[in-house]
Amino acid sequence: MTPKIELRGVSKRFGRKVVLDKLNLSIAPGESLVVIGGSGTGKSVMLKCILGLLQPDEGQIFVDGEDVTRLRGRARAAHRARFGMLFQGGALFDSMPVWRNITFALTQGRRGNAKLHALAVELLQKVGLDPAVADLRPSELSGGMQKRVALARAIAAKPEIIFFDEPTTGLDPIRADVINDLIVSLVRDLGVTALTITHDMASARKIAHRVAMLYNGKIIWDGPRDIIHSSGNPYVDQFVNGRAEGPIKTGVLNR
Ligand SMILES: Nc1ncnc2c1ncn2[C@@H]1O[C@H](COP(=O)(O)OP(=O)(O)OP(=O)(O)O)[C@@H](O)[C@H]1O
Repeated sequence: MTPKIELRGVSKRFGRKVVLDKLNLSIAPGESLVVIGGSGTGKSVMLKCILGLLQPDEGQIFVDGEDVTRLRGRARAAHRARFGMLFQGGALFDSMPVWRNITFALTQGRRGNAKLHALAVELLQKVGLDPAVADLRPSELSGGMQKRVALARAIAAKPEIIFFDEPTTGLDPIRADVINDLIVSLVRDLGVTALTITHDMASARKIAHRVAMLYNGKIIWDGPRDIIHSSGNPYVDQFVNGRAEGPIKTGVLNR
């Protein structure tokens, strides 16, 4: 089967710092992959390379078998439109109400404001927020609520692939689980392919089919989520159990 997303030998440096080092990764259609790894190991850089926001120095990236590594202009815009993104921090516009933030990318269509407002309310309910939130400004919301609004925006255009960059960070455990359930249902019911970066192992266990660990610019282990706690890999073991002692040194984490 052609992978939905495939990275072959992708490298990315900033100055002399090698962030991704001939990285290989493949995600099947309809699969939910969680990528784990220490802070600063290049997880966000990897997402940005797939989206075409950063250009790899070496290697190739394929989506549905098509080489998307060096797209330009309209082809690149069309490529990006296939992805929904939930970035860390949310990046909502405070100059507009929540409903407009959620439907911002859809406003090129011919739908009127009433329809867009109704769609925003429906999406807010999916992410566990009250319809009244639609008419507030992002600055009037808590950090966790802002995150859920950003998630509603990420799914508004019904993308085939969604990237979640730390979707549960900053949420209490119950609200985090609302987001976990939503990711599970996007994958199971809508056939979305999901790539999630998280440090939240409870979330990884719930949402992932497969977990991959990024370390020193490479995927050093990947396997089904059920064996993450018995991987036999000392790096994975240290990470998932949150131990200070082990082969991963803090200096390396922050390289
Ligand atoms: N545009 C850039 N210019 C220079 N260096 C960058 C740039 N983007 C990322 N980096 C560096 O690349 C490394 C990896 O960053 P990245 O944001 O991908 O880490 P991460 O694994 O997502 O970390 P975290 O878990 O803390 O979010 C970091 O050392 C960062 O400083």
